[in-house]
Amino acid sequence: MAAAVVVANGLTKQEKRAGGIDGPTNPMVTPLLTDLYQFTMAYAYWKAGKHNERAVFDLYFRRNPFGGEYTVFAGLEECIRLIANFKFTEDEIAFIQASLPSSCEIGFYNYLRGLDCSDVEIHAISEGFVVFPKIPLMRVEGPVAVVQLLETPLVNLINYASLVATNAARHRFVAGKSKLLLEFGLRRAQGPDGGIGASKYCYMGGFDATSNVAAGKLFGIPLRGTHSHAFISSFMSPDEITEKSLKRSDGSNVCEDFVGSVQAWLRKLKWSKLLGGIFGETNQSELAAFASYALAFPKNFLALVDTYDVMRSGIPNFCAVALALNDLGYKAVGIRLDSGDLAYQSCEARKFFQAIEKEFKVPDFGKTSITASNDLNEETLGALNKQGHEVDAFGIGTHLVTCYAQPALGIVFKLVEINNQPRIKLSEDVSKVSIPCKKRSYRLYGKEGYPLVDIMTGENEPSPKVGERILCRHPFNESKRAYVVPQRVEELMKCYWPGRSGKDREELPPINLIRERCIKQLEQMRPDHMRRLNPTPYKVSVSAKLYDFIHFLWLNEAPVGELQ
Ligand SMILES: Nc1ncnc2c1ncn2[C@@H]1O[C@H](COP(=O)(O)OP(=O)(O)OP(=O)(O)O)[C@@H](O)[C@H]1O
Ligand SMILES: O=P(O)(O)OC[C@H]1O[C@H](OP(=O)(O)OP(=O)(O)O)[C@H](O)[C@@H]1O
Ligand SMILES: O=C(O)c1cccnc1
Ligand SMILES: [Mg+2]
Repeated sequence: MAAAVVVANGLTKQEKRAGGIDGPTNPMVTPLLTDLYQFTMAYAYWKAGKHNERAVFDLYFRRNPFGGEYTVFAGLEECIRLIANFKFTEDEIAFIQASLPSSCEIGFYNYLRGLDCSDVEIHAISEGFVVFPKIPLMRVEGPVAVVQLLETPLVNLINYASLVATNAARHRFVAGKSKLLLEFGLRRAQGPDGGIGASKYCYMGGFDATSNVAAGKLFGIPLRGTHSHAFISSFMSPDEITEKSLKRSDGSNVCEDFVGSVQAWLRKLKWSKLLGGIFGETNQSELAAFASYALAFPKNFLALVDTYDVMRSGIPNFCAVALALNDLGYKAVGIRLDSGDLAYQSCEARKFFQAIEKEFKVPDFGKTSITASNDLNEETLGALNKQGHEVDAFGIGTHLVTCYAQPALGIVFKLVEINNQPRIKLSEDVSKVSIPCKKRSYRLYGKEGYPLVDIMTGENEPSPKVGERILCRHPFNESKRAYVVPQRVEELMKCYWPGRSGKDREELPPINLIRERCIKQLEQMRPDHMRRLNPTPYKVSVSAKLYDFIHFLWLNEAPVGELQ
């Protein structure tokens, strides 16, 4: 391999071009991660001498996912990482050459060899923002052939990221602010990238932690986890625990037979006035597993209690171990329920913990944490809320990460201008007509502090002003319009990749800041847009001038039919 060419400041040419931005997290994200037709079009543009014509594309979606009325925008940083490091290797060029017809001229491959995104300009809404249909999430401007090559990877990087971040935000909305939400989806995700992406973007959308260790390392997401049924059923009896001693939490002395102490507590529980009668003989292999786990993690003892029987075995066994730990100055974390009626069992478990707090005077034992998992989704979380439950934390996998309720967001990338000429794409289906022109978009806030409407204007129109009445029009429906006097005006798109424009580049914030931004954004929405059942659509509009222009262009481009 050729040595990297070092230029000023000790940076390689590639690093300088990338502006210090690392490459995509997934090494599979290369300039080849695109559809073949992007290369055939790039060749045809080049052959026609059109490849450097300046094009503007908008990236947007047409409908909010999951029957909702909002979407969380995610995936921007990975797009910028791709753009910043976009460069073909010789190997990649050779593969493209082998894949295109042999009649394609060699000059095209020399053109690809020199290609990067230094002449591409990207404006985008900030990652973590709440966004709505039709409003451009990204505006990509540059030589038409290059921007065309970017279509597929950009859409790919935004589609699932925004979908799963929205799914996470929706689960958070139902679960409520106070619950701990853990993403447990790696084993069920659509392959390794699905798993890594799910962990990253569920955290962004408001989850608290993930079980995915690789995602923890890559993005600094908090890691959490319990143990599985295999650990419980791997034990046969307490006799197999040979190392039974446990130091007190303050290190002052050692309990030589922790397992004996657990068994003594279990007898006390069985004969206690409050708890007597709830259970008889508990499962001893489960007790062995719990005691063993506590010996390994005395400060983080959490037990999966549903392997044999939650109320007759798991909970009493857990409590015996937790009380033995308590004697040594440790506080058990809690339990996990992974089957059965989670509402009922969590309430029963809570009663049991509270009875112990009362009977044995163990402060806060009643508050022992209860985690629930097992095929949870928005519906089951909603049902649990309705019934009343005592769950403190939810572990959610399959439905969350696979986006079971809706598998794709339907992001599109449409040409809106070329060589300063606005372009429109017509469709029989009005919702598929594209909104032409290089545009700006703004969020207008009302008196109560809620966003009222998003409005798109032409690039050179004056921006809406606080306190000044502006007409907001539905882009396609003539009769739908409203005057708005905004109390705050927020321009939505910022420059994230300036190309040669000389503009300042917006910083890419760390994931925890994007997560905070996202939570804040979701909280500032009017509640009727957020509710699960029949939410109110958020208004998306265009200025009067843009409305007139869209319809002028529409009429110009639409052929007049002939009736015979
Ligand atoms: N109180 C509840 N109200 C509504 N849904 C619940 C409630 N408790 C649990 N669920 C959901 O009911 C479903 C129960 O699934 P299922 O019957 O397959 O599990 P299970 O038999 O309890 O456990 P296992 O995974 O061991 O088979 C899960 O999706 C779970 O999230
Ligand atoms: O149910 P999910 O939302 O996907 O959450 C993750 C699941 O993965 C684990 O077990 P696994 O499903 O592998 O086995 P189990 O069903 O027998 O518990 C865990 O116990 C959860 O049930
Ligand atoms: O840590 C857990 O409890 C866990 C992790 C992944 C899947 N299910 C559960
Ligand atoms: Mg399961």
